[in-house]
Amino acid sequence: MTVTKVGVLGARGKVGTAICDAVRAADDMELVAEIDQGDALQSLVDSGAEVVVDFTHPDVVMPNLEFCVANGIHAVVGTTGFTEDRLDTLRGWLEASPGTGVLIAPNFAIGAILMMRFAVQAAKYFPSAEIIELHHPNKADAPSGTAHRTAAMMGQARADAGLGPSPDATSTGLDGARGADVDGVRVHSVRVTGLVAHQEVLLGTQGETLTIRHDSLDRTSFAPGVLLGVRQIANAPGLTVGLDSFMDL
Ligand SMILES: NC(=O)C1=CN([C@@H]2O[C@H](COP(=O)(O)OP(=O)(O)OC[C@H]3O[C@@H](n4cnc5c(N)ncnc54)[C@H](OP(=O)(O)O)[C@@H]3O)[C@@H](O)[C@H]2O)C=CC1
Ligand SMILES: O=C(O)C1=N[C@H](C(=O)O)C[C@H](O)C1
Repeated sequence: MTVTKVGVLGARGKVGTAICDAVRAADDMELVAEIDQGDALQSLVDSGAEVVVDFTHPDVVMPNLEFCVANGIHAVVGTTGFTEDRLDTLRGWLEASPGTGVLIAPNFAIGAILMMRFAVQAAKYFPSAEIIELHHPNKADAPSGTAHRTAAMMGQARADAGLGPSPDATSTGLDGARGADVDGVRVHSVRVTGLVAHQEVLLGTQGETLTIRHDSLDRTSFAPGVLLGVRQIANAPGLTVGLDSFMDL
């Protein structure tokens, strides 16, 4: 059996801790580097890491990836905050390092990926569509990466189907009361102590609604998807966005 050498960035964080445990428990992986704030990235090279998993912070993920790609280390990235500009920058780095693969996935939980897929399938049948994402209060970014991607994909499906804006007669209101507009889909971000990661997609048409909800109740929910990404990324040079590319959906 081939054993892949894995390094984890953000190893002492909430998700990084769960990922380190999962890598240690996997027969086909060896955890060779656990790096957190203040540790040198060079130990990824020194330890011979072949794949790096990044669960750090939107402010630091780009320099981390620049280092990995420059050193030919594949990366599986859960950290959020990826704009189109950032993805273009990453594509540029990868062009200079052919053979290196980077997976950016806004959500590694299998149920969340299915929730996104079902929402996109349903989008064209419902004139009204809004998203509520609910997270712990230590989260840096709003809306969540998952909600942003869900809304963008639903917005595209709605446009392809010729749907106009969701019906909404609001003419007065407080700033923010109707959430953020992501490609025509309203996204509402809730931050409450005790929550982990949750999302509801609400769809409505004449006389009926459809609600699609996913709940991550524990951060171990992200581990199987991350391990799938680690197993696949060496065979996927260049940039891959979304774990669904590696799933038989
Ligand atoms: N794609 C997915 O499925 C998921 C994505 N996420 C995303 O992952 C990211 C991390 O989430 P979470 O684990 O909750 O956050 P945490 O704050 O719990 O963990 C982040 C860890 O990274 C450390 N860190 C900060 N800067 C660096 C650096 N330059 N190098 C190495 N480590 C660093 C932090 O240290 P310190 O605290 O000292 O700053 C902390 O230990 C977020 O962007 C979140 O949105 C989360 C869950 C699932
Ligand atoms: O910060 C989190 O916790 C999470 N971040 C990701 C996101 O922004 O979508 C994934 C999941 O929602 C947990």
